[in-house]
Amino acid sequence: MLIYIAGSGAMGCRFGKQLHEAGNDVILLDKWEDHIQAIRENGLKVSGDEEKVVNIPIMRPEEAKEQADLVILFTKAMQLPDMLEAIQDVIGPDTQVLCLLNGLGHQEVISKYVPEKNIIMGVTVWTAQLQGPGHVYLASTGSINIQSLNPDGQDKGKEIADVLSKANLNAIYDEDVIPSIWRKACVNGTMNSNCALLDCKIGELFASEDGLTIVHEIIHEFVVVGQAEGVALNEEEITDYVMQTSKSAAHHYPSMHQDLVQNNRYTEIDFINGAVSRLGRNHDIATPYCDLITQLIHAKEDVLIGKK
Ligand SMILES: NC(=O)C1=CN([C@@H]2O[C@H](COP(=O)(O)OP(=O)(O)OC[C@H]3O[C@@H](n4cnc5c(N)ncnc54)[C@H](OP(=O)(O)O)[C@@H]3O)[C@@H](O)[C@H]2O)C=CC1
Ligand SMILES: CC(C)(CO)C(=O)C(=O)O
Repeated sequence: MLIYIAGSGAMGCRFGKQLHEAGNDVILLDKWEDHIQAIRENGLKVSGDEEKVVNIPIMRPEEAKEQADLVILFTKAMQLPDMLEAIQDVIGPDTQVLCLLNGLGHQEVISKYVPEKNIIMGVTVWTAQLQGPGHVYLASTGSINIQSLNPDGQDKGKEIADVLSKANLNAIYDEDVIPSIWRKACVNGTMNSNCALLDCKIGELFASEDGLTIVHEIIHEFVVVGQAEGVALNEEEITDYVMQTSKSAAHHYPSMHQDLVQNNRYTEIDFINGAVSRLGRNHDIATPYCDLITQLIHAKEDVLIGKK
């Protein structure tokens, strides 16, 4: 199967490596010149659970020309439209396009470039971290839930789940993936933004009484807005999931902390808390916590990165 990984940062490298090792023709796509050069010259360096070098092709998105069987989207959310624009040549009438980005609202963006029957939405709890250009750190295990957006795509969606599982990525075909996407967005909406603002680890946020109050208010806003969008969300179940995740990830700085505080990079806030604020406005639902947190993250982007 010819698979392009559209956005080959940390997660793209993980998925690309595992699918390549399972015997697929995998091509990584990315715009970061130093990363492309490092992988071309030295291969993809992997550390963590295993130490190895994997020789895997990589190119700039606009250099990809052959129509793919599968494209896996793994950009940061704000890079998604540019990536989809750049890879139009590889998206043929039967190319399946799988989105595993964190956050909300990506299906509307993808629908502008891909027929709905070929769009597969998903969510993953695999993790990965770039150590530098051409070097990815991969540890522990994970899983993926995916579902075709349109019932006509269901057989293809199940085939793709099978391809991912053969690469040990533990994919299941989920008959209702949208609540799982919201649940993960809620984990990110409580932990990522607050830890980036407070410059703390997840365990430190949850050990603070006021921190915990903010977490519960955010969960409530996600649930009420999600329900207004027609997504079946249960506040108690989501709260349990967030609390459990906060325990298993207590010693971690979330990825938004790594992006903004550690590396001074723009964040996905508009697709997490910012998305809930936007959708809340459409339904006349007040979302004061998500509104303020989104503004504070943008202000911190201004302070640390400079005026956009
Ligand atoms: N990392 C994780 O553990 C998880 C991430 N996700 C989600 O997956 C998606 C992709 O995330 P992830 O793989 O972590 O993203 P990364 O930050 O590792 O990479 C995303 C893109 O950013 C650019 N980039 C990254 N680092 C640099 C750098 N130092 N200098 C210049 N450019 C750089 C590259 O794109 P370009 O050069 O084109 O700008 C790259 O394709 C996101 O939606 C994320 O929320 C989901 C689950 C877990
Ligand atoms: C660690 C975790 C689960 C918490 O937000 C995460 O998803 C991230 O860092 O992006």
